[in-house]
Amino acid sequence: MSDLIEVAELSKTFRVRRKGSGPFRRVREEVRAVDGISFTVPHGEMVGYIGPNGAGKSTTIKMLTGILTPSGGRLRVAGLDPARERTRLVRRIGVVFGQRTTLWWDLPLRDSYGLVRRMYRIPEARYRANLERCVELLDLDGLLDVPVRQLSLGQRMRGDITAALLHDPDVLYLDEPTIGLDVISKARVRGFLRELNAEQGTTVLLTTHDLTDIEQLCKRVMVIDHGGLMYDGALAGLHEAGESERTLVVDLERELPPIEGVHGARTVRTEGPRQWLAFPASASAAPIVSQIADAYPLMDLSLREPDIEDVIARMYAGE
Ligand SMILES: Nc1ncnc2c1ncn2[C@@H]1O[C@H](COP(=O)(O)OP(=O)(O)OP(=O)(O)O)[C@@H](O)[C@H]1O
Repeated sequence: MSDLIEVAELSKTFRVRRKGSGPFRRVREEVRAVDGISFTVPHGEMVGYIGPNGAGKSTTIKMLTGILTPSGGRLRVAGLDPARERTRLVRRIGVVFGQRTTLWWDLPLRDSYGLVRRMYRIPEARYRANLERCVELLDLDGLLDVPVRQLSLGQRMRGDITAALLHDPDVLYLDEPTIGLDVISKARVRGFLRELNAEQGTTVLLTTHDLTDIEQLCKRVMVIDHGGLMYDGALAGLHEAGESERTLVVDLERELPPIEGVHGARTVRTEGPRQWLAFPASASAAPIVSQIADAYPLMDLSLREPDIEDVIARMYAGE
């Protein structure tokens, strides 16, 4: 079976007019929002799509959903050309935007879902089964008769996710699905997505600034910046790409000057008898520990693994 999403040399250029100085007060400029990216996503994969603000994430998603027409390259979702075959495509995809709702503000959830059912012509039995499953797993019981505007952000988000899934899409695009949610709501949404993917095989493309979403949901991550793909691979491999570091936290018997002369590590912080030594994530901690133990009065130690946020910051800094 071919891949569900196929993207080759995809680009999108916006022509914008900006205020200039001098005699030509308005200058025309081209913004290459997406600049020749290629990737494929097989059926059933959960992929994180991350990058800093303005990197080109939303523009990519808009092209994948057929809202924007690409300036160049090739694009297929479920074998369809999104911009040309948008009406057929909407039956195959679900979209959730964390920042705005696709539900009707003044209607109770139940009525919104009824409208979705009619719009997509979802057979009654399938609609009921899907709604029941979402209500149970997303804990929406008791909320179906509440108007959307009265729901909390977390409840509304769960309501939006349900609306996007009633027609059994092959692929779900999630744009910041946990933004602004409290810890419990985040955990519930993540748990639900994991289950959806495992049980229904729904392919998920997830855009987020919350890297815990990625860590908990996606084995594969794509990093975009300035319209180009900087990284596409296993989450674990990001650490190497960002040359990440582990940190050894060392408690000495007493306060001492920064530890020196340890081969392969450097002291990055001291606070009383506690010192922090950084070393490459690919290296073993054992020789570093034994060097310190030989030369210093060691009381205790612990090891901190690199933080993915750190890793990505390093990738951006290293451009
Ligand atoms: N309709 C538009 N007209 C002109 N420029 C645009 C338009 N949409 C996006 N851009 C520009 O294209 C670039 C990529 O924007 P995009 O919204 O895809 O980034 P993003 O990665 O989604 O950012 P964020 O995380 O802030 O949502 C930015 O420089 C943005 O200003």
